Amino acid sequence: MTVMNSYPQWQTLQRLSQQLPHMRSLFAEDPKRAEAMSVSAAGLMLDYSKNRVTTEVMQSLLAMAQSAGLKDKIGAMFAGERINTTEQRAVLHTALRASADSEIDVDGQNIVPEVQQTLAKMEAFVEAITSGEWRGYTGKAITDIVSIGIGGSFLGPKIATQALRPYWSGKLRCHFVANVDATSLVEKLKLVDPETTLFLMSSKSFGTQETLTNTLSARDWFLSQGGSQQDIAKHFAAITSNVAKATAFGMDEANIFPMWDWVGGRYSLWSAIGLPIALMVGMDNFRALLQGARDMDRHFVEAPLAQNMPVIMGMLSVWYSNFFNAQSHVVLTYDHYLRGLPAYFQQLDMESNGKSVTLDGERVDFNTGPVIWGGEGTNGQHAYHQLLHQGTALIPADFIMPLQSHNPLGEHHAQLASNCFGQTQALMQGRTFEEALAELAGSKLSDQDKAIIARHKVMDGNKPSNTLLMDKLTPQTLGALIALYEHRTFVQGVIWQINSFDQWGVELGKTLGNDVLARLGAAEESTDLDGSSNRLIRLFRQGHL
Ligand SMILES: O=P(O)(O)OC[C@H]1O[C@](O)(CO)[C@@H](O)[C@@H]1O
Repeated sequence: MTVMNSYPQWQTLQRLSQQLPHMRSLFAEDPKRAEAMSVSAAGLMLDYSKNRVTTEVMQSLLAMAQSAGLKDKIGAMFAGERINTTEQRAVLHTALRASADSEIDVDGQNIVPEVQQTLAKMEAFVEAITSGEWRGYTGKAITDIVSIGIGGSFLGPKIATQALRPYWSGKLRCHFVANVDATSLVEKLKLVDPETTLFLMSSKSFGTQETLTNTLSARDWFLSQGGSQQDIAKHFAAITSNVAKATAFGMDEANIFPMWDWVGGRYSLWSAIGLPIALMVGMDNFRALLQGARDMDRHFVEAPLAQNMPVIMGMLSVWYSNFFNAQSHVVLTYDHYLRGLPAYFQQLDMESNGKSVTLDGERVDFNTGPVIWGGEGTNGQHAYHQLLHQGTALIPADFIMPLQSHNPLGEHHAQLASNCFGQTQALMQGRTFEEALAELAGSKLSDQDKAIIARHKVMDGNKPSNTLLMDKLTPQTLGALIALYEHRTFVQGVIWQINSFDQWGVELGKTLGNDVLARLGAAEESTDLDGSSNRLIRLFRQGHL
């Protein structure tokens, strides 16, 4: 028996999924549907009424969450149990934003004081850099940060910094480098002055190829521009759990910020990995970001399942993945500052739930994590929304929008909102054949042609969407929003009984990549790999086609 059909609610949900009326009817039957199917938490409001659910469906989905022991599993994560079983690690990104007086033990030791000390160290560092007290090797204040990292050590800080643009102190510029493609680094180095630049190397392991190569090249550049070996300490700092490697590199131990094995990379922006954010928006705003996440944590732990925003969103995703075979989920942000969020949620969810075996090592025979993608509204409306409306794939959507703009200008925000709400409405109600035909009433087409065109204009509707609103995008609401998606990811992992916190899938690619690297520069040509790989390596060595 598979995990999914061992739940007592499986049969009921199967049956309900096949008997659901169109959402148009559900709305017509119940004028208060939107009120009943909305929840608020941590400054966010979720309207999930435009989903293919009835009260009975929601009750069964929540009962399934109960059967999976979700409440206990939430408790286990927050308490620091080693729920990342394949790496024997606790999963405690929530400890990074816990209140200073909490006690969370790992191996018998309360980790909260260390978290707080790191925040204090970050605060002193941010103050020294932004006040100009910290001086470069020629005595000038720092003007530019080049943050080097990849994956979880890159995307969170980048996206959050971008999202919090209205809160930048204006004292620094921040540039992010991730890709090992030299172009990424070289183009950034063209923008900065070695005398006034601080390189922040973010790598939990201090061993990730891209980050190491970029940092070594940045150091070579620094040394070639007039800096000396002794000056490195003034221009390079690191966030890592591997202090020995960072000091061997030339960094001053005082400028090394700790990371812990109980923080997964894609969950790490709340740690010192978030230093670029703190440098750009100041420590008060960084703490407000933590506060927003903490508010969502409290809601996740305390709210009953039926009122629990991450639980509802997680269970809706399970509903579409496992009962409607949805393979994809789209995140649409109607706020230019949040344009990077879909990519961040993509990393968060796909690296977490892109798994094919259960915790017991059994192969799954049901869908796990869907493909997460998306972009900013309204741009997508003139591109991929066509497929959302009339394509053959069922793609549940999340629409995210602040009610107030940071840049109120004429009618812009009202137009943005009208597009956001109008899209959810169109997805839900669609357009019937009769409606399409009626629209063509005044045209000169023959009745036969009208019928053909009308068929092209039919939109089935009944396409699910969530709408997430907040008053305004602030550090606090951003923190709550990111924590919401972290917990939504966790909820799905619990139902599917997979480990959402390892990422073995990326390892083989890394190993083979290293093997290929050796072959690209080897004296002898490779002949022992598959034909395609041998040929690609030969072409690279040749340098032309
Ligand atoms: O912080 P590190 O150790 O450089 O790792 C970077 C990223 O590489 C991964 O291990 C795998 O790609 C991510 O999980 C992680 O965020």
